Amino acid sequence: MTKVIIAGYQGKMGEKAVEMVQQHADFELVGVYGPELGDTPQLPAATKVFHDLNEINIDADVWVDFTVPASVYTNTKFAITHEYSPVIGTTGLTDEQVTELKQLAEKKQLGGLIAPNFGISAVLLMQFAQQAAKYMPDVEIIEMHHDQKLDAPSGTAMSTAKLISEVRKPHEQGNPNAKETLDNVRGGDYDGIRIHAVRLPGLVAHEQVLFGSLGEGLTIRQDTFDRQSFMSGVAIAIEKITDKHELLVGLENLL
Ligand SMILES: NC(=O)C1=CN([C@@H]2O[C@H](COP(=O)(O)OP(=O)(O)OC[C@H]3O[C@@H](n4cnc5c(N)ncnc54)[C@H](OP(=O)(O)O)[C@@H]3O)[C@@H](O)[C@H]2O)C=CC1
Ligand SMILES: O=C(O)C1=N[C@H](C(=O)O)C[C@H](O)C1
Repeated sequence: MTKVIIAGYQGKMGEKAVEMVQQHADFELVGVYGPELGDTPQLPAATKVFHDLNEINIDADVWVDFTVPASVYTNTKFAITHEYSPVIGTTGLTDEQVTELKQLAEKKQLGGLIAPNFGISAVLLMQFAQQAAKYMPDVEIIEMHHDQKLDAPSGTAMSTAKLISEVRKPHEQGNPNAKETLDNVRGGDYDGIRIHAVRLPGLVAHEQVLFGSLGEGLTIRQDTFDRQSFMSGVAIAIEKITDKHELLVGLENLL
């Protein structure tokens, strides 16, 4: 039985994770962590509820985190220090923070996963986009999310841009003399790749990667219509992560 703590249990993703862990025959929900205020989902009687990070002292194997960008670094460091294998869905970790957390996990020989996206459609989109960028280096990313999202660009869009930039030859894109007559209208710039973030009610999570070439184009798109779609990825991570001895980035490492 894998003992699981869920941080952010009252949130949109946290609630789904609480449900999934309770329904899974091999998982036990031993603890949840989140702010004092907020709706509490139905929890097993044996599940301990924590509102203060420093009070968490229970025996557990895995720490699942769907909180907020402002808390994810502290939470992940806490999990590793206490030898809970982190399964981190929360976005917003900087490259420097990831490097530091990887070193900490290595010292402890602890398995862990940071996954910008637990959905298979997004994992495939990132892989296809990386493949396409080898042959079509002119590319822009449009990510579209619900209007309550705290961070922009999305973790998935940043991860897509990083994967593309790993394989794309040094490349100048667009007209070097172009001028913006409205601030930021061309979007954010990651290594020459433009990223555009759309926030609208009614959306869940969606991404398009657009490639252009002489006389042809390619659009790769994924749509998350329901947050339930992330849960099979979270379950795979909980199942497999305690057999690992390093902090991995990307669900594809466990598939
Ligand atoms: N990797 C993936 O596949 C996915 C990742 N995400 C990411 O997961 C994160 C959560 O998303 P979502 O569930 O939609 O967001 P929500 O805002 O619905 O949930 C976040 C929850 O965390 C709580 N919280 C705030 N601060 C803390 C803290 N210090 N410690 C513990 N809990 C805290 C919030 O409480 P309060 O509201 O009171 O502040 C809220 O209940 C985001 O970063 C999002 O980008 C989302 C979907 C998929
Ligand atoms: O906030 C969200 O909703 C999502 N966040 C992740 C991200 O920033 O990429 C994953 C998915 O896009 C949903």
